[in-house]
Amino acid sequence: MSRTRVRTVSLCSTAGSDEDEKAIAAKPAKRTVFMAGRPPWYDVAGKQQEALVIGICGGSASGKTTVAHQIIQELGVSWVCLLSMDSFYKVLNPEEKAQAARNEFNFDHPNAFDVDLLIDTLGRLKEGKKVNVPVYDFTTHSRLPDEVVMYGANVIIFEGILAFCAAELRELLDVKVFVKEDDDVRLARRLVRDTKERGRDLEGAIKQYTTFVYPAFKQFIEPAARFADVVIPGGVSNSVGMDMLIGYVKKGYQARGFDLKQDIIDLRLTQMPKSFHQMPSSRQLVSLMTSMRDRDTDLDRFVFASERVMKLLIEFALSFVPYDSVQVTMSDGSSVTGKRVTKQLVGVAIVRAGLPLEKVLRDMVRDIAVGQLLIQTNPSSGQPEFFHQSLPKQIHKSTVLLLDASIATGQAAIMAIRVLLDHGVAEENIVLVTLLASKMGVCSVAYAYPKVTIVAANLDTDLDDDLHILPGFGNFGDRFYGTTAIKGTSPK
Ligand SMILES: Nc1ncnc2c1ncn2[C@@H]1O[C@H](COP(=O)(O)OP(=O)(O)O)[C@@H](O)[C@H]1O
Ligand SMILES: Nc1ccn([C@@H]2O[C@H](COP(=O)(O)O)[C@@H](O)[C@H]2O)c(=O)n1
Repeated sequence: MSRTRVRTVSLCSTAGSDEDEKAIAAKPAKRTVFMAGRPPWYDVAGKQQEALVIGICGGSASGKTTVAHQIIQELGVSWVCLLSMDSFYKVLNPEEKAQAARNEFNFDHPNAFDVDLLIDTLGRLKEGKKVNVPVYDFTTHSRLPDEVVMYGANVIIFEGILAFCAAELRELLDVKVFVKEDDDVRLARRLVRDTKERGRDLEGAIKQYTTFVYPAFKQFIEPAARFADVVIPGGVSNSVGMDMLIGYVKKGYQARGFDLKQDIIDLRLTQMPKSFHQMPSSRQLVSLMTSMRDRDTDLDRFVFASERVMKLLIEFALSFVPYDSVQVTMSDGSSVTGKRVTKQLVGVAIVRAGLPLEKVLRDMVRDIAVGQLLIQTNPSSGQPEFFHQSLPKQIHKSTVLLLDASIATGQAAIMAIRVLLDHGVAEENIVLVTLLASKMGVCSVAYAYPKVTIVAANLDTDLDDDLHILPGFGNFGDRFYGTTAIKGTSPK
C-alpha cells in the first residue's frame, strides 16, 4: 500500500547552542515535518492499544480473501496484517500425505488445523508482538521452510473456513463477518481454483468436495454464521453490505482511539522532549563532525573521526544509566562513598550502522554483554522491517544501551524498542544512543516511548523528502565500511 510520507508546511525552530555548530547544522528551511504513518500500537493520544481484529468466516471459495482485500483497500490505514487460517494447517505424517495425494484426507475438519498455534499467534499479534507465521503450500499439502514475520498492526484481518470454530478464537475477534455464497457458485469457483492453482485434477477435486468439503461445510461452517456480527451474502458483489461492513469496521477502529483521517503525528517540533540529551557542544566535537559531514573526507579519516565521536558519545551516554552509592575501603583503611552501576549493562546494536558503536562500547565497558537487531527499511514502502534478533539471556534485568548511528524518522528505533519491550526490558531501562538524530526522529521516539532516554552527539533540524537527515553525514554504514564511492555523490 503506498502512502504519503512527508508533508511540508510552516516553520520549525532551530537547535544547537554553539555558534560554530549552528553554522554547519542550521538550514534556513521554513518547514515542519509531519510524519504520515505513526508507529503502530498507539492511539492518537500516544496510548498503547490492542489491534482491532476482524474475523472473516465462510465456506471454501465464498470470497473471504476478496472481502478482506476490499476492507484493507477501503480502510486505507497503514498498519494492516492479513492472517489466513490456511497457514495453520497441521504438518502431515507420510501416511496422511499419501491420503491427501489420493484426495482422501479431510482438510475441512477442525482437527486438520493447529488451533492452539493459531490462537497463540493471533493473540500475540493483537498485543503488538512479533509472530512467525508458517507458509502453506496447497500443491504439496505441506508447510514451506520459510516463515513470514508479522509485526504489529492497528488492524488484523483473519480469514478462514473455520475462523469461528473455537470459543477462545472467537474471543480474539472484535468484528465477526460471515461471507455467504450459493453452494453451486462456490463449487464452480473451487473447481477452477483447485485445477488451475492448487495442482489438482477435476475428478480428484470433485471427490474431495463431495466426501469432505461439503459435509464439513454443513456440519461446522454454515452453523457458525450464528456467531457473526455481520453476514454478507454475495461477498464483494454486495456493495450495500460491504459499505455497511466497512462503516462498522471504521467505527470500531475509531473507538479504539485510532484516527482514520490523520493517521499522522503532528510534530510541530517547537521544543525537544525532556528525555532527549544532546552532548554539550565543543570545538573538538564540531571539528570531528565537520570531518564526518565533509564529503571529501576519505575512508580512513571518516572512520577515525567517527570513532573519536563515538568514544565521547558512549562516555556521555554512560552518565544516563543508573548508579548506586557504594562505600569502599581505601588503602589507608578509611572508607569513601562512591558510585557503581546499578544494573548489568547490555549493548544492543541495530545492524549494520550501529555495529561500530557496539565495538566502541565493548572497548569501554569491560565484559559488557551485547546483542543485535537486524532492522532494515523497505525501500518501496519506506517502513522498517524486522529480520533477526540475537539478544543476551538476562536482558530483561539489564539497562540496555540501544545503538544506532543515526535516527532519521525514528521508525527503526521505535521497532527496536518494541522488540526490547517484548523481551521484558523496562522502558525506563532503555537508553537510545546515536551519533546524529533529526528533531523529527527524536520527537517520534519520545512520543511513542516517553520513558526511553535518548542521547545524541548531534541534532540536525531537518529531513529531506526521501527522509534522509539534512545536512547529515551521508549514509553512515556506506561511509564507515567504504561500501559506496563517496566523492562526487551528494551526501544523503
Ligand atoms: N463477489 C465475487 N464475484 C465473483 N468472483 C468472486 C467474488 N468473490 C470472490 N470471487 C472469486 O472467487 C475465487 C475465490 O475467492 P476467494 O476470495 O479466494 O475465496 P475464499 O478466500 O473464501 O476461499 C477467486 O477467484 C475470486 O476472485
Ligand atoms: N492441502 C490442502 C489444504 C486445504 N485444502 C482445502 O482448502 C480449503 C480452504 O481454503 P479456502 O481458501 O477455500 O478457504 C478447504 O476447504 C480445504 O478443503 C486443500 O484442498 N488441500
